[in-house]
Amino acid sequence: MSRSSAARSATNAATATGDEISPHLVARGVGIQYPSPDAEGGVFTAVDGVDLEVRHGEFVVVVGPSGCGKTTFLHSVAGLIPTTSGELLLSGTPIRGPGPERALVFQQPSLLPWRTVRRNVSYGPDLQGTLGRAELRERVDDLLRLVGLEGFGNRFPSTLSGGMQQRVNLARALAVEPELLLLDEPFAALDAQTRERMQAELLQIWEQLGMTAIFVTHDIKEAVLLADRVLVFTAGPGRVKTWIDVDLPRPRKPEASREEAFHSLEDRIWDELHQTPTP
Ligand SMILES: Nc1ncnc2c1ncn2[C@@H]1O[C@H](COP(=O)(O)OP(=O)(O)OP(=O)(O)O)[C@@H](O)[C@H]1O
Repeated sequence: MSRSSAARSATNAATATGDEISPHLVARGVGIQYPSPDAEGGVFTAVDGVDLEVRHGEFVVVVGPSGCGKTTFLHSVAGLIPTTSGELLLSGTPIRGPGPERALVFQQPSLLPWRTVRRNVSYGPDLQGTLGRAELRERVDDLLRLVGLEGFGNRFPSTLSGGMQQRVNLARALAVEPELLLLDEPFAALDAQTRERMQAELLQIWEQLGMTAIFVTHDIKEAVLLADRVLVFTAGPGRVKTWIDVDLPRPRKPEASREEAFHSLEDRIWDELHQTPTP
């Protein structure tokens, strides 16, 4: 059994016996403001009053209108932007900044051009300095195999395609063995075929490693393919509009998108995104 199915089974068993399983991530009344670009001394509210819980090993996809605060919220969970009000708790501990148990994958591969693929992947563990040479080499080899880049370790990023660079980006995020993987439209810049392949690979990796994942996208089909639950944000300032359970069987293959149940979930999300709020 994969780590993620094991985590989900454990959660179900504990729920069945009435045990409390604490959520992995909790947001309570989270508000996030920026200094206003238009008025000196003013503030702009990007996210407002977000309450949510994400379970261990869960795959949550966040969708919402452009500019509603999805990236802002994700970056706060990563510890890159402070919350202005409320609190964010990771396994019960307030998030005060970045930490090795979280990794963020950006839309554009943010690789260091002067480092080889291998040295880009080892960047996080290098900084942490907790692994010996042999152990680090083994971890990087495992990750390159996992993302299908065995044999490319000595290449420089500029010699790789966009899809390959994004795979290195993913491997680099996984190198710190995060418990929570945060992904901000990681496949948006890829062509449709590469994107589909990367979605399938991400699902396999998530099944295999069992971490919690929060993934931001504009693509409804991608949301249904990946998610256990889809979180729909309102137009800005971002608030939780609704949650949609994606109860399609796993492991999911791209062919799942041809099924009727898949289409009806896409329709539900589309409706939520296009509903005009009642005054
Ligand atoms: N550094 C900043 N300073 C001021 N305002 C900002 C800053 N970063 C983002 N914003 C504003 O905060 C709001 C939310 O932005 P954010 O990028 O989080 O939205 P998003 O939902 O991820 O958007 P998209 O889907 O278009 O990527 C936007 O109105 C944006 O203009």
